[in-house]
Amino acid sequence: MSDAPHLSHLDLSPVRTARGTVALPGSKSISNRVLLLAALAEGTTRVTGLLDSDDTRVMLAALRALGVPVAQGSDSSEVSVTGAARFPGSHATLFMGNAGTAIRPLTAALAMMGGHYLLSGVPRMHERPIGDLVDALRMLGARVAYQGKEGYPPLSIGVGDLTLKGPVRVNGSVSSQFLTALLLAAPLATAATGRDFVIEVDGELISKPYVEITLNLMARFGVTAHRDGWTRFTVPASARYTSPGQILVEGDASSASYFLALGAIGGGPVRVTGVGEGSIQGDVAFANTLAAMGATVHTGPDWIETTGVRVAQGERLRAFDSDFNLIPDAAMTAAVLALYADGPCTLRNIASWRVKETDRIHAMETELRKLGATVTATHDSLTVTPPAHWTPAEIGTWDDHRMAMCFSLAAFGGQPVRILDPNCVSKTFPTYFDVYAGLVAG
Ligand SMILES: O=C(O)C1=C[C@@H](OP(=O)(O)O)[C@@H](O)[C@H](O)C1
Ligand SMILES: C=C(OP(=O)(O)O)C(=O)O
Repeated sequence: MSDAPHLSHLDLSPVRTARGTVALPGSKSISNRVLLLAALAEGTTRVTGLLDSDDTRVMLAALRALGVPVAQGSDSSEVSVTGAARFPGSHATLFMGNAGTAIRPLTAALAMMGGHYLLSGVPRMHERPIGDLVDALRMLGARVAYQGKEGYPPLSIGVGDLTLKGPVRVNGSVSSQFLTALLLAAPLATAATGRDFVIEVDGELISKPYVEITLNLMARFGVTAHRDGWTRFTVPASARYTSPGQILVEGDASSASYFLALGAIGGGPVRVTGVGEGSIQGDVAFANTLAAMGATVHTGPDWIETTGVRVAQGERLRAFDSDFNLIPDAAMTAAVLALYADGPCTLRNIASWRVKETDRIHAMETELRKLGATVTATHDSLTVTPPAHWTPAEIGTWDDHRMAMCFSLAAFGGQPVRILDPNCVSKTFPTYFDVYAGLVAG
């Protein structure tokens, strides 16, 4: 989907230092939530700082196909969305690419509205689970059917009858996006039933900070969900979204992780702008991981900066053994940084990696070994022992933007690194390798 010319591979020469400042692209998680909220809110919302990448393009295209007025601003980071409690279109066939933040919330919103919709994606999307969300929507009275394999997209949606009086239950242990989807769509349920919409979470909820993003943004559009810890959420019967008029999307904290890591291994300083002290994204906590590994981190209102060691001169980061459930995306960056640690590093509680863009535990294990690391994996963890001798490697990216981005950090190992299919970064960060090249030096 990217506009960039297709490259079969990108050769990264060994590099020794990293320094500079990066203006981050907008947060994927915030961009797609804000677009949907704006489309469901009375009034026009001017969105600035929007991410322009595959994941937001599929969301924008879907909203347009549903008849939502979306006007492009002066550049691709700005749009104006005119919302209403229902989408104008009652029939649509929607292609969702591989964007979890698009297909899951839209499925919930469309199922609660009722209409005739078909949602599909790339082949990998048809292997990513959605059954827990569909079960919850069916419990509510929505009509959702599988067009292929039970539990997975593609899905068709019909006109249901939202009659449930009690709470909807949803499993939170596979993806937090199912709970997020129900929360974002909740005012449609309250409008249909005239009752409070209560969601109860089964299982141990993963990736909790993403649900915090959801609640925060709902509140910006005028809807407060009451909560009882992480197990019960109530959206009041009166809930209706209203536009805040204008909303600025923060820089992407997951994308920031690669640059902050560069500062930690290439001397630095490397500064990212667009996220800082007041960020609503959980992945800013990756800075704490870097600090624990020995980097120095400074944070301002709108920036984070790292300075660190020089691994190309033989200096080492401190090894870690940590639970990464709260920051599953930035955790991939930590897995590659483990190559430069002073001992084995273990990432725990990352089972969700297996059902993301690829099976990330398997992909990470396979590619880190090519560089000379010793790697062991379990169903929900990964242990990386740094290479005694680095080997030049051709890194497969498994159609996973984060595999491509985090393996750029391997160019500090003293050997050339070839990144296959580098354009897969277009899912969230089409210009990633240009920005990377502007920071590093041999
Ligand atoms: O809600 C979100 O914006 C996201 C939630 C996380 O997924 P899981 O809840 O499936 O871990 C994360 O990995 C994904 O990139 C974005
Ligand atoms: C898991 C990811 O994406 P998605 O929003 O498609 O789940 C990701 O960006 O790392």
